[in-house]
Amino acid sequence: MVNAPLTNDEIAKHNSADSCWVVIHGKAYDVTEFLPEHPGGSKIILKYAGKDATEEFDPIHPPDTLEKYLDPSKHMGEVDMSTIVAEAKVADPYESERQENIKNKPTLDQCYNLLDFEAVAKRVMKKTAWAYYSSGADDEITLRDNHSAFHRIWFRPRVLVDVEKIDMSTTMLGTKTSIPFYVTATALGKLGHPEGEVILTKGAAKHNVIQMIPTLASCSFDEIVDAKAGDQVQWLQLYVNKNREITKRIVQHAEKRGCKALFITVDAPQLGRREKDMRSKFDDNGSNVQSTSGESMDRSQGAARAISSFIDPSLSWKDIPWFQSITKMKIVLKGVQRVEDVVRACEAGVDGVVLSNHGGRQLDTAPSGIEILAATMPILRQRGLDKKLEIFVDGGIRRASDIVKALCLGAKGVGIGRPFLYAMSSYGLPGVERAMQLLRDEMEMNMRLIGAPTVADLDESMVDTRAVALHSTAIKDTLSLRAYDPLLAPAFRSK
Ligand SMILES: Cc1cc2c(cc1C)[n+](S(=O)(=O)[O-])c1c(=O)[nH]c(=O)nc-1n2C[C@H](O)[C@H](O)[C@H](O)COP(=O)(O)O
Repeated sequence: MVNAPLTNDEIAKHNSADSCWVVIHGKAYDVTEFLPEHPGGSKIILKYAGKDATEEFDPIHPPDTLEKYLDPSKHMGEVDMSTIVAEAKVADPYESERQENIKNKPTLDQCYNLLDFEAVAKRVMKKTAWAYYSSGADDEITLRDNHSAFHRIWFRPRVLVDVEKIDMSTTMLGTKTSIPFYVTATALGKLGHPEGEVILTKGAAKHNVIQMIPTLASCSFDEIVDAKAGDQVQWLQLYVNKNREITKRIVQHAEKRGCKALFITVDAPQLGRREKDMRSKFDDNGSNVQSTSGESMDRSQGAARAISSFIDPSLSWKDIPWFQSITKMKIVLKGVQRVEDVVRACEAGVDGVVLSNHGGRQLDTAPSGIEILAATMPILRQRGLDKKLEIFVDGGIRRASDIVKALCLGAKGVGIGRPFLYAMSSYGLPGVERAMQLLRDEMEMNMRLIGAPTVADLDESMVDTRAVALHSTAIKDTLSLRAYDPLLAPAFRSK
C-alpha cells in the first residue's frame, strides 16, 4: 500500500533538535541523528527544521548527497508540495540593482582581459558569493601586492629572434600541457554558478589546461572527475583532516580516480580573517566532500570559518613520509612562502612546491609568490637544487605577461584562481573559455615581443627584478582598481 504524500502540517511537527525533518526536492528526510555530524553544524539545519530547505541546500550540495550519506530508513517519503507554506523572503536590498546589472552586463566580447570579468562579477554576483570570492585577509595588503608585485618586475626583451612560430606548451609534473597555467583550487564553486566546479572542468578541457580539484568543492569529487573529457589531467588539493583515516580515504580515492598529483595545502592551519566574508554572515552549508568530518562549524564568521573547522593545525614536516607511504601520486606543497622551506621540501623529497600566500586570504603582509620566486631561484641554483623539484607560483596573476615573468624566473607554471571564478560567475562556461582564450592570445603576443619562441627560451636575463622587494602599500594598484571603475557597458558608467 503506497503511503499518502506527507503534508506541511505533518512535516511542521518535526521542527526541533529532538525531531528534525527537512524537505528537499519534494521529499522529506529525518535528519535528527545527522545533526551533530553535519560539517555545517546543526544550527543551519535547524533553521529549516519542519520546512522546505531545497533553496538553501542546492548551491552547496550535489543532488545525490542525501542518497549517499543518509540511511534510507530516514527517507520519510514524498511530500504534497501544494501544502507547503513558502517562507516569507527577507528582501535583499541589493537584489533589484543586481538584477538590473545582470540585464545590462557587457557582452562577453566586450571583456578584453581578466580584470573585466572581476568588474562584471562584482556587480552581478550575490553579495555573499562576491564577499567570499573577493575577500583577502585583514587589510588585504597582500591581496593587492600579489598583483602589484608583477608591476615592479620589468622586461628586458630580446630582438631579432625568429618568432614566427610560438610554442607555449610545456610539461607540469610530467604532464604535457598546452599553456603554462592551471586552474587552481578555490572552494564553494556553486556560490558563483549553480553547476559549480564542473564548469571549470569543462573550460579547462576545452583549452587542455590542468584543473586542481579543491577539497572544499561544492560539487562532489566524483562529479568533477566524471565531468572531465578524455585524458584531461586533474590534481587534488588537500586540506588535511584531523582524522587521518578520512584524509587517507580521500587521497587514495583520488588516486584511484586518476588524479595525477596531490597538492597539500600547508599555509592554512586555520583560515585567515576575511572581513568582507565575515560581514556577509555566511549561513550556507559547508561542502559535502568533508561531510563525514563530524565537526560542527562556527557559522557566525562567514564561509571561511564555517567550512574549515576540520583542518588539522598540527600538520608538520614529520607527516610528509606518511603521505609518501599512502599514495604514488606526485606530492606538491601548496603555500610555501620562504626559500628555507623550499630547501626543506627538496630534502623531504616532495615533487614540487607552490609559492603562494593563498591569494592573500591567509597571513596579511606575507610576500607575493612572484617575490618569493625571485628570491628563491638564485639560491636553489647556487646549491644545485633548482632541478630537484618543480616550482609553481600563484596569486595575482591577471595577465599573460605575469605568467611570462614567472616562467622567466624559473617557475614551471602558474595557478590562477579568482579570474576563472569571476568569469564563471558572470558568464558560465563561455566566460571561462573566453578568459582562457584571452590569456592564450596575450601569451602568444608576449612571447613574440620578448623574443622567446618557446617556453624553454624564457630565462631570468629577460626580467629586471631589482625593485620587486620594494613594497609601498600606500600605492594602490591602479590596473586592478580600474576593474572597480564603471565598465564597458553604458549601464555600468553611472555606478
Ligand atoms: C579565491 C579563492 C582562493 C582560494 C579558495 C577560495 C577562493 C574563493 N580556497 S579557500 O576557500 O579555502 O580559501 C582555497 C582552498 O579551498 N584550498 C586552497 O588550497 N587554496 C584556496 N584558495 C587559494 C587559491 O588556491 C590560490 O592560492 C589563489 O586563489 C591564487 O590567487 P588568485 O585568486 O589571485 O589567482
